[in-house]
Amino acid sequence: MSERLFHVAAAPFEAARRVAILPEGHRARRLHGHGFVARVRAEIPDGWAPFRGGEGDRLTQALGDCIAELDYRDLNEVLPIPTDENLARWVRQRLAVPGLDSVGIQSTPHQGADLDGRDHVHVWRRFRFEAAHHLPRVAADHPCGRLHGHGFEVILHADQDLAGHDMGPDFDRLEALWVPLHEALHQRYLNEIPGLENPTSEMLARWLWDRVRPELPALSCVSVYETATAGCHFDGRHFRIWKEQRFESAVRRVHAPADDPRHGWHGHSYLLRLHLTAPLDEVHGWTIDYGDVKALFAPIYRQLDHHPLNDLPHLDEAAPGHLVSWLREACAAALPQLDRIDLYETPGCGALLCWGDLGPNLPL
Ligand SMILES: Nc1nc2c(c(=O)[nH]1)N=C([C@H](O)[C@H](O)COP(=O)(O)OP(=O)(O)OP(=O)(O)O)CN2
Repeated sequence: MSERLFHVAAAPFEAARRVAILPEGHRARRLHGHGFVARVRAEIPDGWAPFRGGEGDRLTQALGDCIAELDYRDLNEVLPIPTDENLARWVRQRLAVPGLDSVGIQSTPHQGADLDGRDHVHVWRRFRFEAAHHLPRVAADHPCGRLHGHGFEVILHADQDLAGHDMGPDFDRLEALWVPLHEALHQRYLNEIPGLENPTSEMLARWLWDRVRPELPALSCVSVYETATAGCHFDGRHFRIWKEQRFESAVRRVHAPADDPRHGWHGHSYLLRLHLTAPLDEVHGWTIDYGDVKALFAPIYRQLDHHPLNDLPHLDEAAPGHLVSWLREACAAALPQLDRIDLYETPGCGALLCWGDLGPNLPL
């Protein structure tokens, strides 16, 4: 599959709204407020940014300028039916960015909608449960073989062609489908639940898919966060895991004008998310052990963390769009299943390199 490089940006805004098209008695028909986040993904052509390596900064600036009109506003004064989908349309129509791929609105940390250029919406909602488990098929010295527990998070993703409608799959429908699943999983010992005798993230994602999909044909993916840094997507056919790492590094934009502070050394707390697609290992009930991903990535991590990134070998510009390509190359031998890399310099702002299925985004 061919490689695609996206720049991504996010910008928060605080606003109030009423959503009058919801059924009589729905709480969101009343005036209420949210801390929204708008986020965009674009394939930026060469030459759009004022200098090489400035693509992400220019995208972030353009998004911030666009949503400034929504900040501290009554959204119904701006558009009559301010659903997340219509807000995404509003941003999309006004954002003068070439190569725009998707525009999303996250109305709370737990729900949002991403819209592509063909009026196709991807709606997601995140849930949480607390449970214990152990993995009975791992090696005797593996920590996950011991009884332990997690605050698991689950995202249900649903897709729909909007065809001009104000709303896609209803968040309330996702919530209603979650209620019995929460009841089955919350404060339980997962290994005792039929079908979850080997409760890896992969098995859990598939178990959830098998229960939700018959009730919701629009379901496109189930994501399970086993820890804050690792999880698994299942779309009915393929498993894809992710593992996150954070590193603290210095950087300079060597192509920025000499009087621009970004030309000199500055720094970020980076978030890196590695996505790997692999067939299920039927013995372990997982694809690749998250711990193995971390261990195999460790020699590369050591070159990044607490270092100046511009000093990495064969890297003349250390902006996210360049670093993701460097990372692909650096990981190729150790992690051949890797097919997407997300790299954020600041929350929601960075670059994404993908050479497999794009798959769903994760919330900020
Ligand atoms: N592909 C899978 N790999 C692993 C699973 C799994 O379900 N699927 N499960 C585990 C363990 O249950 C473990 O609790 C979680 O793994 P890990 O990310 O390694 O946890 P850490 O606490 O070590 O995370 P760090 O943030 O890296 O410290 C293992 N693998």
